[in-house]
Amino acid sequence: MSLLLNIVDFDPKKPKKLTKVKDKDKVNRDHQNSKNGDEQLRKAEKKASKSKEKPEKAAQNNAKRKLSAASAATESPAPKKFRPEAPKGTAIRKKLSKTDEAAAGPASVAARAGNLEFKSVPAEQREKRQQLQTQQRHRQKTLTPAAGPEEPDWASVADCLQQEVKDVEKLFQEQLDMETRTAEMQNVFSGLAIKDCKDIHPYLVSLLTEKLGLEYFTKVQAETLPLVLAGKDVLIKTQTGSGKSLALLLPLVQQLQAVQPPLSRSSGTQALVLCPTHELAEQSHSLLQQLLRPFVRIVSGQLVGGVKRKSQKASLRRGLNILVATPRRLLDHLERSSRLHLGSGIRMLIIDEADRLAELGFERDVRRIVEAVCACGRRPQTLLCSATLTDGTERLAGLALSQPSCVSEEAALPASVQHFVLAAPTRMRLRALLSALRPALAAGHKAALFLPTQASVDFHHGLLSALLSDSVPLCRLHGNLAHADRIRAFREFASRGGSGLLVTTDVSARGLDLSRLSWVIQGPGEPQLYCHRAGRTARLGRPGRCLLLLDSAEVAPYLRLLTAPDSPGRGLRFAPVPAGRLMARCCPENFGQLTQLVADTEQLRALAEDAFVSTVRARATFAGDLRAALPMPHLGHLASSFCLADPPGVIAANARRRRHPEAAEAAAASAKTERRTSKVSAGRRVRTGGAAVDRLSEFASGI
Ligand SMILES: Nc1ncnc2c1ncn2[C@@H]1O[C@H](COP(=O)(O)OP(=O)(O)OP(=O)(O)O)[C@@H](O)[C@H]1O
Repeated sequence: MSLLLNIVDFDPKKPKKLTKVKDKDKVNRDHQNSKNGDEQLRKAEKKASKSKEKPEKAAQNNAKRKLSAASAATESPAPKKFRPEAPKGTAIRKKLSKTDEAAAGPASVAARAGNLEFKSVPAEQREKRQQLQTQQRHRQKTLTPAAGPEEPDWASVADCLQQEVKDVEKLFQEQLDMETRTAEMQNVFSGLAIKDCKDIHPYLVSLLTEKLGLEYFTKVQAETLPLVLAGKDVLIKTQTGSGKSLALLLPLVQQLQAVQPPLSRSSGTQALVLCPTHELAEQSHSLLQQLLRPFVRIVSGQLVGGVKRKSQKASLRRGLNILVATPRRLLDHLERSSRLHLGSGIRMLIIDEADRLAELGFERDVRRIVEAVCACGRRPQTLLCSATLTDGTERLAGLALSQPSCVSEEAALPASVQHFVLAAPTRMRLRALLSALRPALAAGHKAALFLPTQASVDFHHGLLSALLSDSVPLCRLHGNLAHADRIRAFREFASRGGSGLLVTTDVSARGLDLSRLSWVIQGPGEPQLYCHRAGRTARLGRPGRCLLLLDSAEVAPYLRLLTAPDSPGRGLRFAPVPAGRLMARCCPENFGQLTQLVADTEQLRALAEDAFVSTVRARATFAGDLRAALPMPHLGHLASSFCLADPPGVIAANARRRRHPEAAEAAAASAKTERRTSKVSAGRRVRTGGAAVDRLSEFASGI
């Protein structure tokens, strides 16, 4: 309604106003969407509590309904179904025989129908429509939507979908030849040999070539280095795994080691590196420490959450020349610690994974940090890097960069990632997952499984630990773990050479370099996220594989969205993995056994219930096109995908009881009172009539 009013008031000279209103409406809609998950759960819960309360009553009601239906059938004829009256023209069209139509031609049919203000569809059009319908039916059967005139890119995806993966075993057992994909590697590397680089200190050259074993700069490194050394602000937007971290940190170290008089602890903080997560800060800091090895007087340190402030204050007191920090903890120190002054001499500011910083809501924090850094009137040289260019990235770039040079690449993902789609009904999702994981891990691959929520990670980690053999190391990583556990899991998995599985949320989706990861398994999500997760494999032109788990009904709409011309996944090609064959061969457990396992293990059941509830909530936050492509699945089927046999309402109530035991008790008590009062009111309704009932319900609602 508000939108309607605003459109009526719309002044063409003020187009912005309308957009704003629309945006506001969209925000409201999205807000509403996010509520929907809870609402659906609540409804399911209510339904479950009703059926749980009165199973006998429900049975009685059913019997009554059956009885009354039977008696109605004998007593009176069933009421006729409502059929809208056909317009007069339809009857006339029916009367026209096909031969008449053919003889008279479409024009005469239209003319005759025109008298009745009713237009007939020309025969050619009808034929076309029929053809389209048969095509559509065929497409649905073969999972290969053909190219429509409005979706030209879809054709390439369809081609690829037709080439079914014939040999399932080969798909997983084939060892990825990591070192010999030189063609793809040449796409990533520049022709600039590190040993020939005259722009960096000889110590750095020998460190990179001898200690780290690098030979050539990647393209992004070769392009960024001269720009930074010339003192320019730089915006880097290149595909995942192209060596951005070194492109940012190498020129930083080169600049700082050249400062005269040489820097030492007492010189104070000279550079800031902002990262969105603990793991990224850890990764950047460890690369920085390697680069600083020849320059022992330059000292770096980390300021991230989850670590005691006291120890961080102590190192600040001793003096840190380079700070690698997450925005909130840095601000915390700026506000509370007298030891940290950014205004006095920050020479360089690096903003890593800017899109993720914006997404996590750090935009305001970064703004405050930039203001604090510029407080002395001197802008630091700033480098900003992001794998994708979102609105948030652009805002941050506008805020922090001044006349930046751009180093950018079109594609978000390297061409060396192969994309597969495994379509299975939602309730079989877990079996499909197991049957994909088993052969991959058995063949010695390293895989990462991305899940939408922390609770889902906990559940899958628990279940897979029980089901997969002990020889496969499993790691779990999400934002709700203690800092030390997060870093331990990250280090352990990142440095693993052989087979292993990381079960994680999107906390690991950006920037993390999980060495030699050959499989990424994920469910549907924002197209951008798909690319970030897939980008954890196929680093530096090496081959990698990404498996997308979808419900059969989601395949066509989701792939259409993912590969749309304006999506970061445009042009991606997907090959389907035959789910039935894979499950038959690689998942000996049937659904009943899995459900039994979860039902018998109390801890696992609790994790499954929490995972189900959190997943419903996560799905409810999908907005816009994503929501249209991926409507909420059947809640019962979704519960089955967590091996839960209870109705969704019962699961939701159990999860709520565990989370808020006191609130659940209070709710149960109030429900009891409500039931009692409604019983009373029902009794009184008969005896006392409407007014008394109203008073009673008023009184009841007051309770
Ligand atoms: N010149 C080089 N030669 C060989 N290996 C390199 C070179 N530069 C970086 N690497 C290695 O390439 C891998 C990927 O680098 P990095 O993590 O910096 O990529 P990225 O572009 O930051 O990825 P993302 O987009 O995911 O953040 C790392 O293992 C890194 O050690």
